[in-house]
Amino acid sequence: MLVGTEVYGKPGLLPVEDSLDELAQLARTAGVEVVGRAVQRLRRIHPATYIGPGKVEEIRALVRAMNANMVIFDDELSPSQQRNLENAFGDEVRVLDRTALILDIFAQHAHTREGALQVELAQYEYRLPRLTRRWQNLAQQAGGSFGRGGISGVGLRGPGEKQLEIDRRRIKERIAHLKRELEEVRAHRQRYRERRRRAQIPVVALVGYTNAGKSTLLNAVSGAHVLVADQLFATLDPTTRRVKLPAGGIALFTDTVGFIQKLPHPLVAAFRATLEEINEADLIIHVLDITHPNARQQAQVVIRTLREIGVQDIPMITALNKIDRLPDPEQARALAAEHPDFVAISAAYGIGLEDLLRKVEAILYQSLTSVRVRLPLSRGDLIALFYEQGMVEWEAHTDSEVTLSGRLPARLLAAFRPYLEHSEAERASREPVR
Ligand SMILES: Nc1nc2c(ncn2[C@@H]2O[C@H](COP(=O)(O)OP(=O)(O)OP(=O)(O)O)[C@@H](O)[C@H]2O)c(=O)[nH]1
Ligand SMILES: [Mg+2]
Repeated sequence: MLVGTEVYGKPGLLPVEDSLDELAQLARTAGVEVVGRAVQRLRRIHPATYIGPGKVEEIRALVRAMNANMVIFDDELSPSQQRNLENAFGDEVRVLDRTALILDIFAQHAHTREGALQVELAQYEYRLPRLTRRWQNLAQQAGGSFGRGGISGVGLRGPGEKQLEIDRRRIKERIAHLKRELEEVRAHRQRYRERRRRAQIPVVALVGYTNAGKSTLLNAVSGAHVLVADQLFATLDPTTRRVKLPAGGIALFTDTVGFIQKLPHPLVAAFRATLEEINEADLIIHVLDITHPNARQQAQVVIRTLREIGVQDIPMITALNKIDRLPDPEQARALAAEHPDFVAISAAYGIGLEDLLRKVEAILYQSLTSVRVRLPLSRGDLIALFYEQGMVEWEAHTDSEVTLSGRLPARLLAAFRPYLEHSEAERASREPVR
């Protein structure tokens, strides 16, 4: 049973019905069968139960009638709202929100150690304030997926207050432990990235709304075999593949976790490190499902999320995907022609990919970006590189460092990024050399 709301005067990004469609798709991905939905248009949010008391009654009746054992809210519920609603709906009914649902999907789809650690951390942080006597013991909770298990009828009375305290303490310990482990994993990955940066192969990040076709595109251009599925958040762990560009250049393409509207905060926090890697890309390909009825809003969410994780001054190409589905593909081509950074493609049918890769190559290899970097003298390698492959327009020395101002090919940007003078970061002006 799904519940969506709309507060008068405060419209969400999507109409409530469209947001519920998305929630239904999330539920399906998590393995939950949706038997009904309810919508309430509210003048204000009720502090105790989020929705109004009349609606609580109505949903309680519906849940009974349809024999549902779960009510999923599209909006984030506070721990006490969740508790009050569970009390109102009765013992056999679990109340969840969008956040819990996405957390569950993430838990099912995380395969790398870092991914799994990040999800577990987010899950515990979400649960800590929500521990109540109704909730089962930790072992059962840690199993995560309600999609598979569901609640059991016995033992619902659960542990007493004392047990609750023990559980809380254990969760806190576990959270501290997970944070330490994550730091280790990240330090390791950081070293790996350093190596990659020294190899000077440019990095292209595929970003976009979940289900836009990022993994399909990665597979199409690299021959990789990343899981493609008509599911939300099929990909959680970043995959990187080497791609040959038409004129002989190479680039590393990285597939990343998709974005979604109302992305739960604990998840943004947990995945911040992964997301922030987008910052180190030399180029971003924004994959957009141009056939989705909410394509415009989805693009907005992506742009906004990129801004939130601090992405700026990275060149971006927008790939209008799935044009094979349009009744008139010319429509997409016309749209793409309007803007130099748009390309119309079909990742699934290999349409427009050559065009896309040519654009990628042009930006990475044939255009220069204005930068100003402060390099310690110990980085003689980078100083030499700037002189050899870039154009130095201005320089200044001190005893310990050199400041260089000039233009660099985009594929070298990542190597210099740690030394960029951000305060003066000139807007990435991409002028062709030839
Ligand atoms: N018709 C059509 N379907 C496509 C195209 N590209 C991707 N799809 C389908 O769209 C769905 C999602 O594709 P994915 O590549 O898994 O999307 P994603 O962006 O990686 O999604 P997440 O990893 O879940 O965020 C799959 O069912 C694909 O088969 C396309 O060009 N045309
Ligand atoms: Mg994917």
